[in-house]
Amino acid sequence: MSISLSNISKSYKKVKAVQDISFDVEPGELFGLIGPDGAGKTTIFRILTTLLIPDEGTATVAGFDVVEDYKAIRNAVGYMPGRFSLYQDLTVEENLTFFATIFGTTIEENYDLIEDIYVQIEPFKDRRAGKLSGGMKQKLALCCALIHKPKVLFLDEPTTGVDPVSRKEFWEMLKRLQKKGITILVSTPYMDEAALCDRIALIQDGEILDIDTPKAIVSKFPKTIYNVGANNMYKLIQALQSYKHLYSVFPFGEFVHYTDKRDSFQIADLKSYLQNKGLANISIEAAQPNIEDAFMELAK
Ligand SMILES: Nc1ncnc2c1ncn2[C@@H]1O[C@H](COP(=O)(O)OP(=O)(O)OP(=O)(O)O)[C@@H](O)[C@H]1O
Repeated sequence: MSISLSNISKSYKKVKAVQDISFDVEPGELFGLIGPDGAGKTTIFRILTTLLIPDEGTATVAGFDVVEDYKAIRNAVGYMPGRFSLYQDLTVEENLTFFATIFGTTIEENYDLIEDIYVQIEPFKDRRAGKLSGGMKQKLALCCALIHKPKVLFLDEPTTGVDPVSRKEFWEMLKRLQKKGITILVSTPYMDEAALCDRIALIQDGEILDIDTPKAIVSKFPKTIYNVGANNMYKLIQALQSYKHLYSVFPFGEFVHYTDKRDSFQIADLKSYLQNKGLANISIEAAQPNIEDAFMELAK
């Protein structure tokens, strides 16, 4: 296994940040940690990158124990923390040279690994990191995390606050790095990105809700989902919340996702109920569940 956690727990005084977590990541896998703010994702990254010592349990990365072999792990992994790790007053090139130097290597030695990414920021190599756009900072931070050719790459919310085009490009880069044999553990709050991972762990309040392929997680969703729309979103949600057959409702873009308690659900019944509540332009259609639906169901 490239990454293995066995019954890991960590508390900050009274806050149980991570509780009895176990999972394995296979060599070459792109594995996602999916969960809301405060779920414990950063704590897991910090334990695996040897910056925090767990209270209980054991973990290994690239075959090394996170406590006993911390020095070996630091050479074997790349870590892109959630908040940018760059030196804002150093230029693009200076940042990269700095990270290469502390790992005893040079930009030239491992250039093949970062080339695809670096060519996109090379025109700005004399610009200070603090003056780069969000997408460019993220590419530079990725180059810095890769410059010593790590076996395992840890990316904590790498696309938070990045525009949709750069997000898409970033995931294409991750897929290319994966093809080069690098194992990747990535966290994201974006459910569309979760679907791009080989497997994901859904995390809430420091506990794992489920671990599986995105497809399998979605296929376990127990209900039929309906996309419901109407002329007034706020009133629509209120009306659905007071419907006696409601199982779940939550906003989803311009619609709400609704599930019903009954097996014998009829669209026409719900439509007339909503009309009686004064709503108009009502649309109700069966829809495919997605990872967000699965998460909400498991988090109940
Ligand atoms: N240094 C700390 N001292 C006290 N509590 C902490 C500390 N770091 C994290 N926590 C708490 O531990 C819990 C897990 O935090 P963690 O940062 O691991 O979650 P996260 O999923 O990465 O969320 P975020 O995206 O907000 O960082 C939260 O309740 C958080 O408030």
